[in-house]
Amino acid sequence: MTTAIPLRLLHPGPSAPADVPPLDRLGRPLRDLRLSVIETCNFRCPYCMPEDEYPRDDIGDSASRLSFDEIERLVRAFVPLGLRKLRLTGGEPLLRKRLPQLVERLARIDGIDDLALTTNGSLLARHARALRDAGLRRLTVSLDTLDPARFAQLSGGRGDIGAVLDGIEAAQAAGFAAIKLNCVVQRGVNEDDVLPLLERFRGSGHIVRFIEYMDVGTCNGWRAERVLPSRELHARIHARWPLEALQPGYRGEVAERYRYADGAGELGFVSSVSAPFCGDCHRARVSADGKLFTCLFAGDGHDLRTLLRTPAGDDAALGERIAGLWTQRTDRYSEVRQAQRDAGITRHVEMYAIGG
Ligand SMILES: Nc1nc2c(ncn2[C@@H]2O[C@H](COP(=O)(O)OP(=O)(O)OP(=O)(O)O)[C@@H](O)[C@H]2O)c(=O)[nH]1
Ligand SMILES: C[S@@+](CC[C@H](N)C(=O)[O-])C[C@H]1O[C@@H](n2cnc3c(N)ncnc32)[C@H](O)[C@@H]1O
Ligand code: SF4
Ligand code: SF4
Repeated sequence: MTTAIPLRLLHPGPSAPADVPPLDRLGRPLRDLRLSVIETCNFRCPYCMPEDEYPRDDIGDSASRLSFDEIERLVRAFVPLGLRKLRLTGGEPLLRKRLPQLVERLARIDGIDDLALTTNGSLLARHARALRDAGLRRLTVSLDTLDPARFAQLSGGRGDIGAVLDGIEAAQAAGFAAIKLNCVVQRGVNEDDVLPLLERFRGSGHIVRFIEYMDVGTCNGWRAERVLPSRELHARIHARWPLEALQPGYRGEVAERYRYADGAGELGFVSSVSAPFCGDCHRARVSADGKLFTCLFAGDGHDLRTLLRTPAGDDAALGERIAGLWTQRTDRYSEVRQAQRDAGITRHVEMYAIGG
């Protein structure tokens, strides 16, 4: 275990001592890294990677991806900067070959208190045990509906709900508890899947979370009318099963937590459109090809791979580069969404490239 990170009110600036974790320009520390291990996916969810934009399967280039050595080195360089929480994502992370070997290496890194993975669940039945044995402790599975036809539609004609449910069961059997089940809700698309999803998982110990549909990337055809605000969804659920608010598990938690008043467990809402949480955003993202993104809606990433592949590039230089980029960070897209859209600023990294 590591000691707590000193929280400072002002960002340290370029002359700050190297052992003080950096704060960005809005005073936010770097606590959480979402690392994409692969940019390809076996689904084509219309809100992320629409089939008509990505009809081919071979969009990836494995030579451009960071190797396991490079990923481990990168994560180790983040730890002295304050990183405590690491989430592996994609594309679909379970498409990355030998992923359990990477998990094993990352799980050993001193300072990482929380190692999690987000998956579409389609390949989970095959990999859950090996991931668990490798040291993965937390799992999030994306699940937008239980209806087979709608599931097929929402995965771009590629997914099978049965495989995902089998994956969740296999994960549970392998020892994963309190699996998070993330559902992106779109008005007029899957809003009537919300109650059946809750019905199915109430009392299971797993935690269903409803995510507001976001204008990520450049090609999902986002429309504000499709967003179903969490407060409206909360009211619908509360009318069926009364809910009680829970305290956040930690500062800057993405989801607002609730429990069923009847004791059937927990659920959550991620209200990134109707109630942005940029003020406490401690999240950095790295794409599979080693670019650092300081926001889910950033237009450009910052290359770290060159440094990782330059023989002279040492770990101190890597840490300095990341710290330098973090101290310049001013991102708060969700708080300024409308102004940005009105100004025609719509160039955002694609969600499948940095994983949510
Ligand atoms: N706008 C915005 N949305 C985010 C951000 N982080 C997560 N989300 C959205 O919230 C969803 C759920 O995020 P998760 O990665 O499951 O959340 P988490 O806080 O890491 O999960 P736990 O640690 O398990 O609570 C993502 O798929 C995104 O859609 C963020 O920094 N900004
Ligand atoms: C990009 S995926 C990557 C990991 C994996 N392929 C999966 O689907 O779980 C991570 C998360 O982003 C969410 N996501 C993708 N597009 C989104 C959007 N437009 N709005 C909100 N969440 C979105 C997905 O539902 C998923 O839970
Ligand atoms: S990366 Fe995840 S959300 Fe995006 S298309 Fe693939 S499964 Fe769907
Ligand atoms: S919009 Fe950007 S700054 Fe705001 S919470 Fe999301 S990732 Fe963080």
